Amino acid sequence: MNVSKANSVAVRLDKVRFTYGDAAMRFDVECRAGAVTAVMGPSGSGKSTLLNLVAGFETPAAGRVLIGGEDVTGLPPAARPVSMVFQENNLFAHLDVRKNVGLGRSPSLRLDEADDMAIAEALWRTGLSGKEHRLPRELSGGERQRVALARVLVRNRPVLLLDEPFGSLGPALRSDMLELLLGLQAERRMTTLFVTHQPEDARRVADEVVFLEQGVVVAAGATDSFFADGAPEAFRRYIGSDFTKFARKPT
Ligand SMILES: Nc1ncnc2c1ncn2[C@@H]1O[C@H](COP(=O)(O)OP(=O)(O)OP(=O)(O)O)[C@@H](O)[C@H]1O
Repeated sequence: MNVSKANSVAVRLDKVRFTYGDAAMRFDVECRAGAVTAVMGPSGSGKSTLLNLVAGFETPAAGRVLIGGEDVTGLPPAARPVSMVFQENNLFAHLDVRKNVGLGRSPSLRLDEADDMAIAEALWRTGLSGKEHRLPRELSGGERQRVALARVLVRNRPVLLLDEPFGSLGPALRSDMLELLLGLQAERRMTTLFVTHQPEDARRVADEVVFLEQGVVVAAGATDSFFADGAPEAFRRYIGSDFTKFARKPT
């Protein structure tokens, strides 16, 4: 499944149940096709688990995961139309930038001319031209995340899962990465689930917010409604006294 604006797909967790020891989770939520959904909530509320269920790294005890209306619950991660970027360790340490990106085209790294063109374009798009032959250890943290995003671009899957991808970057770099993400998103319209602890990041890039508490979606809706009067109470509590700082100013 390739991505174009025309074929964005919704992601649905349909009465999904999942348990880790004492942590029982129950997800029943839909993320809109082509939108960025910020997945937020306190530590341990189940944000990474929700993404792992969509990616196929975890399997529900009950319920279904649907992507574009197709039931993918029984499919392994590689067969799902999904790319995922983690906070770190997205790259293979012994492969250079070109090969790390090339894995998005061919897991065996048999790369033809068309693959090389796609890789060069993705590296240009992510500001990495000229760094093709560097190893991950020869890059900054921000550059490593750019390589991971370049791989997302060449994979060209309709769903993008971002698990705090910029969480270890400083504020200026994080801001640059969000800008890059917005640019890529304007082009590709991937259905993006973006785990973040930063309300300002959610405000900036997300169309919608899904808010979790103790393994359950307790609020979901348009981002604007989360930063306005009448915002969901659980979300206000989570943000605490800083809420007014983030809240929408009257126009
Ligand atoms: N591999 C695991 N084995 C057992 N329990 C786990 C495992 N991974 C997560 N858990 C538990 O499942 C619950 C949800 O964890 P999860 O990592 O999804 O939360 P999170 O919202 O992403 O947290 P954080 O913001 O701290 O990353 C927590 O209670 C956690 O302790």
